[in-house]
Amino acid sequence: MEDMIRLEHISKDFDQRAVLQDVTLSIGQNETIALIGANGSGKSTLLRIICGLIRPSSGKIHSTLDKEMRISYVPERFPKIRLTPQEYLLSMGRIQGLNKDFLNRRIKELMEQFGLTEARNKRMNLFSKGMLQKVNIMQAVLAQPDLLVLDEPLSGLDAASQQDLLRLLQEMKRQNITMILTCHESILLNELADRVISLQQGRVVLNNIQGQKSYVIIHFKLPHDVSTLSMEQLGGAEKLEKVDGTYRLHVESEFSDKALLTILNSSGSVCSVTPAEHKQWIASDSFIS
Ligand SMILES: Nc1ncnc2c1ncn2[C@@H]1O[C@H](COP(=O)(O)OP(=O)(O)OP(=O)(O)O)[C@@H](O)[C@H]1O
Repeated sequence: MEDMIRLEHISKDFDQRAVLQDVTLSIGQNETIALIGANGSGKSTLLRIICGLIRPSSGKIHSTLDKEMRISYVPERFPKIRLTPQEYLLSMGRIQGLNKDFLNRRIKELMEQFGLTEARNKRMNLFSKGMLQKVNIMQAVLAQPDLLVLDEPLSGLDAASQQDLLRLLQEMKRQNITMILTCHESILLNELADRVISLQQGRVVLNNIQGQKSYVIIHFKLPHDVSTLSMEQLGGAEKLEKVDGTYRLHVESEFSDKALLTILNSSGSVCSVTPAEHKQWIASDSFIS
């Protein structure tokens, strides 16, 4: 897969506090990347740097496209404005310099695809969170972006709306839109992402291609006993050891994102994620349960 954009040694300080540290990664053409990490680990900051909304303190971003890259951003929050989606999308399209005839056709097509045709002339201050999130994504794909950047696209939505949005994002993936998104939901990791990148205190601790057979050791700390974690949530874990009050979880890479989410959602902190040879532990002992 060819790289579309490459970030090299990106760091960002806010008020002399390092929020991102030496982040190097690339995004391939047509790839979908999920960025995970605890609250405050720097995910949104990284997305905003990729979109050009803020500048890194150091490091470089290279585009490999031979034209100017069209990057669209879907922010986490979408305000409840009094416009109808039709009015809003028309004005967003005009701001983007899109032709009126193209825009009318495209809005009609998107309304059908997103199931909002009946609501197109209703005021958005009466919309549910799921409906608002659909309009939020529609504004970003009015003109086909090269890269779609989404900050927590399923956050605050009920299970049915999450499934609905997942289906739409899968449809965009089928249309070969390259995506990078932040998330706390395992359905996006399991059913959308090609690759999971995990940030811990502003550093990349895991850069993992989904479905590739390899193994990692996650070294982590918990503020409470590990028995409070459900082993089902740590699915794919092969061995868990306790070493000097910290834990080492041996897990197949395919399941490591789920294990990392479980640890982070349990207020744990990840010290390191290192690649491992399966043979390194398969013959040996303990599993704490
Ligand atoms: N403009 C800013 N000025 C100062 N500090 C900032 C600014 N933007 C972000 N930060 C700080 O940078 C850190 C990382 O924030 P960021 O929003 O990138 O984290 P995050 O991983 O997206 O968190 P969450 O999952 O809660 O959205 C936080 O401590 C935040 O307070």
